[in-house]
Amino acid sequence: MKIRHLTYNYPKNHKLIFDNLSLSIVPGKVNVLIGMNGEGKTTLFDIVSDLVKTDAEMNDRVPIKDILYQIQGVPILSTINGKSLAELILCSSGQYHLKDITPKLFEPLLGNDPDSVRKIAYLWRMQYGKMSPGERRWITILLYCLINKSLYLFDEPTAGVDRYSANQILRQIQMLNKRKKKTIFIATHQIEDVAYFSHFQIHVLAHGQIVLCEDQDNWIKEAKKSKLPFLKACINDLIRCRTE
Ligand SMILES: Nc1ncnc2c1ncn2[C@@H]1O[C@H](COP(=O)(O)OP(=O)(O)OP(=O)(O)O)[C@@H](O)[C@H]1O
Repeated sequence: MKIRHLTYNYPKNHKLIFDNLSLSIVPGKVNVLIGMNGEGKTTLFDIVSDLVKTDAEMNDRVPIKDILYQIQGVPILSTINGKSLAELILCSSGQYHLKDITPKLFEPLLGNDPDSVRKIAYLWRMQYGKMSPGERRWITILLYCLINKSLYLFDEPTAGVDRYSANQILRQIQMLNKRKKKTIFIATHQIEDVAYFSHFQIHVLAHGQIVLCEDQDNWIKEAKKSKLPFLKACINDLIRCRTE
């Protein structure tokens, strides 16, 4: 999917979010979007998923019915339990029947890891409103990964999730890409997340444009040439993570 000449500000907000931005989401790859708070990552996802309309040029557009969009902070009735959440997400996709919705669905995702099996059994009964924010995100994203679509938009899927559980989420995303050949577009502030993917394309959003678009082999080298303090901080963090 390619976007060209994207210029956008929200109605009644004069801040120019995108200024003649161009973006190519590489098909069949993990596309990672990074940028500072307020640069427009969520807005870009809203545009890709057609929630926000613009007059930008869009080619090879993925139909909305083929997109799974994990939105941050979806309002869910706080009294429904994990089982009902699974029924809501999976049955409303049209790809599952009520009788299919059991904790066994998670076995291919989590294997026999006893901590994860226990956690699923616990969350199955627990009310959504009483789950911790990290637990909510973990179970919700694992459920999304069970749905078959062609393009997956993940908006900070590991935010607030402990490292072990975050890696389980990233493993599912990697499997969607590697085994099922799905296209992934993921925004993250946890730069160490990229280490989980074997092949990826980094898109850096700054000042209304994609200022760097490189693959896993070249992005660090190119980012080091950048004068953007944000990008320098990302690289330093990544190097620190690797040496620790
Ligand atoms: N509905 C809205 N109306 C007006 N301005 C908005 C609206 N939604 C977002 N904005 C503004 O647009 C800018 C981009 O917001 P967006 O949420 O896309 O950023 P982001 O890069 O996803 O940020 P973060 O990293 O904090 O999640 C922000 O400055 C925000 O204040």
